[in-house]
Amino acid sequence: MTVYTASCTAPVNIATLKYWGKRDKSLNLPTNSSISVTLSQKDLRTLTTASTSSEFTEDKLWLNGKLESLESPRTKACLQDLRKLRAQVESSNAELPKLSTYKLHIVSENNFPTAAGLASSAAGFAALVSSIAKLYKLPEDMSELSKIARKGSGSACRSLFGGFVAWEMGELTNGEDSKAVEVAPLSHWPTLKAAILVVSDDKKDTPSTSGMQLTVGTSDLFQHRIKEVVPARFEEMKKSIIAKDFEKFGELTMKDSNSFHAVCLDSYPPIFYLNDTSKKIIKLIHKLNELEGKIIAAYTFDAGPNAVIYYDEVNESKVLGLLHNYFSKLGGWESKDLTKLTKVEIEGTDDEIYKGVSRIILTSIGEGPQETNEILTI
Ligand SMILES: Nc1ncnc2c1ncn2[C@@H]1O[C@H](COP(=O)(O)OP(=O)(O)OP(=O)(O)O)[C@@H](O)[C@H]1O
Ligand SMILES: C[C@@](O)(CCOP(=O)(O)OP(=O)(O)O)CC(=O)O
Repeated sequence: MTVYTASCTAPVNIATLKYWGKRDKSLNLPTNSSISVTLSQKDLRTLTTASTSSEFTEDKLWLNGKLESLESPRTKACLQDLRKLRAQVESSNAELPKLSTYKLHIVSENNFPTAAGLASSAAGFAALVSSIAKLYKLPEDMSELSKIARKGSGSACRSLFGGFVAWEMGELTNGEDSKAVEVAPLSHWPTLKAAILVVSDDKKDTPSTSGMQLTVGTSDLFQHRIKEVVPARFEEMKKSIIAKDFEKFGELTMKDSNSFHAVCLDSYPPIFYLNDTSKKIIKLIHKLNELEGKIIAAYTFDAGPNAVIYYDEVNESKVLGLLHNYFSKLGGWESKDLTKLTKVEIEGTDDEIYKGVSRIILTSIGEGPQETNEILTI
């Protein structure tokens, strides 16, 4: 039997201007535009192999070795759109095999915890769409493919690009203008780094989708956020990225994380994603910036207590010097030359803060999806 196969890896992205709120739940159309940084696939990535054959009898997905249901309307929507694009390619060349009519087998592995607020759905759907697009030999228009990934999970659309990415919310009801675009490639600011403090890798408390629906339906503050705060911040943040102005970029990033968690708290009943350890980390970063007299590190938190701290390589000795001082007992420091760090002490910090964190992932800005010869089999 002939089996056609393609594999791709895709990255995680962590928003610096948060997507929170949907105007259309089934198409994942957001109430505001957002911006993110794509992280390096050396540390966090999804690898997906897509295969198809006229003899496969069912669409199937194996995630981390386990057969998963493909019944979710989100995954179905992605497969349907990809098949439609393949059918267009086939209609212009009668010699091509009719892959659009065959069933698919998809095997995928995340090298980090699934559904723990580490954006597994983003890397997961970006890898699913990229690998099937390769298999189907679709035109490489990443913004076009981002609209398909968006239907899988909103934030996934941003994982189709490397570097700095914007998701333009769009206006149309069919979502055709709600897509990801590149703000700047990795090469524009390759010295941007990220330290992830994994506060918890449990499955999260309130899933993003239901959390968003609750916020949209009950928070008054949310209206102010989407009408006034985010539109202005979207333009300012893009400018700060183009100018490689870390101080501005960092300030906007921290403010937007706080604004997102504020609308969560303003939901009724309230949603709490930050825990005491998250709050201690927030204070630590503000105190570091105060000590330095300028912003050299910026925190951001998604729908969970894990902290992502962005900084520029020029300040690595101080930022990691601070983190190593308080979190040296955790795994994750192996890649760093510790003699290059400057010990930074913040008065009044709980010496046992490390007990609330399970590990640290030291990573950096990275590339978008990549085709690979690595093949996953079941
Ligand atoms: N490699 C993958 N391939 C296909 N689907 C995946 C993959 N990885 C994760 N998913 C889907 O994403 C779901 C997890 O998404 P969820 O939004 O709950 O968590 P998260 O992405 O880690 O958190 P967040 O997006 O809020 O940061 C999984 O249950 C699965 O359906
Ligand atoms: C807080 C966030 O991480 C929310 C991400 O939400 P998802 O993209 O996971 O939600 P769905 O569209 O329902 O799948 C902010 C962000 O990534 O912009």
